[in-house]
Amino acid sequence: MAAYPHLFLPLKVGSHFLKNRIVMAPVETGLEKQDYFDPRVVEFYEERARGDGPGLFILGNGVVHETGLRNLKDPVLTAGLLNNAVRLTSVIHESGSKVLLQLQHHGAGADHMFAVSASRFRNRDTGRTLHRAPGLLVSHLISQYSLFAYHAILHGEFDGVEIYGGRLSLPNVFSSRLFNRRHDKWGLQARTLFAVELVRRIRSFVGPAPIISYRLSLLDLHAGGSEWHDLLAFAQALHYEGVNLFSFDIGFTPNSVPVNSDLTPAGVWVPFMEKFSREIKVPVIFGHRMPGPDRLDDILQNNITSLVEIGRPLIADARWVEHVHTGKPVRPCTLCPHGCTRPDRREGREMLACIADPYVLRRSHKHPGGLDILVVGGGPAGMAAAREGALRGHKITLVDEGPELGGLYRLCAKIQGRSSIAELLKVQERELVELGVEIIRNTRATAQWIEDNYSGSRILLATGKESCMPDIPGIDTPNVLSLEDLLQGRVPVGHRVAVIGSGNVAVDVTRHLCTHDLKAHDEWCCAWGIGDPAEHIGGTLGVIPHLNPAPRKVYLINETNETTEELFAHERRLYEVQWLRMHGVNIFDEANVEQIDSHSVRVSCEGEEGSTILRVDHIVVVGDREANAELQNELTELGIPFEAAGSMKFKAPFGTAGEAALDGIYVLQALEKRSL
Ligand SMILES: Cc1cc2nc3c(=O)[nH]c(=O)nc-3n(C[C@H](O)[C@H](O)[C@H](O)COP(=O)(O)O)c2cc1C
Ligand code: SF4
Repeated sequence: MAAYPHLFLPLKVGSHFLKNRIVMAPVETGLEKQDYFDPRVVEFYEERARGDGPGLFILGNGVVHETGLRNLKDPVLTAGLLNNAVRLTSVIHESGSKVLLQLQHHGAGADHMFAVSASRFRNRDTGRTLHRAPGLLVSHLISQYSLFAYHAILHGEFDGVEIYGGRLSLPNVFSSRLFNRRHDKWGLQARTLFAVELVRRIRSFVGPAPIISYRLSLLDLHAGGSEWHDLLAFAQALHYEGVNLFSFDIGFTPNSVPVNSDLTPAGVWVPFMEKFSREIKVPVIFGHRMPGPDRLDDILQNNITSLVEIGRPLIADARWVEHVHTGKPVRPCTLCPHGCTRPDRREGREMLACIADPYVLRRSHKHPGGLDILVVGGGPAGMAAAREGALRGHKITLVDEGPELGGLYRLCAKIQGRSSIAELLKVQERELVELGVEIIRNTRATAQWIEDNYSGSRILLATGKESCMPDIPGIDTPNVLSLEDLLQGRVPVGHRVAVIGSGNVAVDVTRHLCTHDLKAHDEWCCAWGIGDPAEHIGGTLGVIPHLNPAPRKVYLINETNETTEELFAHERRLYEVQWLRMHGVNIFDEANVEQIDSHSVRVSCEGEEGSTILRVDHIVVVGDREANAELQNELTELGIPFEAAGSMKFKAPFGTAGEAALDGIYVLQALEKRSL
């Protein structure tokens, strides 16, 4: 019997047959800014659609009006733009899949001077005060939605549209009692009128056949958010007006609860969604941090949902559906906080980039190949350069001093919640072998070794960075550990630990040191104050009951002049800091470490008198790193030309693995050009 039979059953939605139960979630690529249907976007979807692809695609972020742009540099849909959509919709249709265009108005999430909301209010995340949308504009916006739905279906050949109604979007704020304080017809007496009218108008424009999906805010995750009965009545009204598919978003803002992060157990939202689908007899799409294919198949078999939506896993592995269907290993998404979900890239300033597939959206140009290239260092940059070189037909040798590839990135797999990194490296290493890359392990390349064995080869160095200790009195004390010491488990770490460092890596390490099993669903929901799905759906935040104590007492000493909260507010990952506090971590911000002794650290903080002595068993320093430049210097001395790639070139102590990998690819291409 085929693997996962329920995932691959067809389904009828409205008048359309979907070939399987898998939906590719809307993911804006960042290229929309230049051309919504850029050839690279077409290629991105073609790669995912061909053969065994998802039965349904939803294309993200089709903004219907200037007031609804997230920022003013992004494009607004136009009729002309939608005529060009046929390039994209036809490649999806050729593979037998269907495609919807998501119609968006970012509403109170928009960050520019023309942004509007249901009522005037200040968005604390963006600091922006939103104008109240005048009645005439509200009617105009409804016309714009309907017009673009019509164009998308008639000229762009989409099979339907999805109205985005999540996370502070205009339909979301209009339907919310927190944000809609209007006294006109769109106001308090009929908060849902905006969305209902929108659906009614679109259905009347496009006729009965196309799919109209509505992305509901299932849980607002905010005190005063929609209650369960509000949501049901709203969904029923939308269905009555012509919605024939529902999908979900969760939370007003990504700041307070880790909706999709690795802190969120896979499948945690399913019980909330199940409660919804038991009441509403319309096909529903469940997404967000979904579990693996085994559980997905069970969820479908038990009629908990009609369709499952996959986002990041389909970015990480374009052939995710085929690999699941044929039982081949999937290239996993590692849920990295610094990849595709980075706020700067989500705001359209950068193209989609992914550590699992660093070259996503940047497809290789054809190249005759033929070079002999030695890549030194098997971290993300070296592996990506080797893969790219082999794909372009070069003979690649990759040498690494360790028994396994991955460098510091492999060590990160030991951090709580990051174990999928090891899985990813395994898949990537197998890909290198399949591409014919010769891998030499346990060999520290010296300039002499290179001259003796690879004198005719082009050399690409990706030797990364290593820890270096800051200049603090007592730093030589034996109980001071580097990141490598900690993650390689060189020393059993005691019960009281101070972490010196700031930013993501320091927070990750701190979290790792107070690892706590958050897998149990109830405990998780309780921890974040979300409430019991059986009771109600509107969550109340801020009530955070005491959790089991963390296995050790951890102090985080942040030596920068920004507080940890400020650093993470920019990242929109305040929940990470909240998580640390929930686990009893004491954070010292704007701190200065004055002295380290064998069992204590003396810390003083900006603006505070005196210093604090922390009794600790170990001190972990994650602050400074410097390029591993020994080989670089030797090669320079011998006059052997080379190109350096990856984190060894980065100014910041830590780059992201994705940035390093991308740099590896760019340097490989530069080296190739110079060799022509
Ligand atoms: C790069 C990126 C872009 C996204 N763009 C959109 C979008 O335009 N519209 C939308 O409704 N959701 C968007 N999302 C959210 C996804 O549709 C999906 O809900 C989320 O990634 C969680 O699903 P996953 O755990 O399967 O990735 C985006 C997510 C990512 C990672
Ligand atoms: S960038 Fe990271 S989170 Fe995004 S798809 Fe790739 S591996 Fe997953």
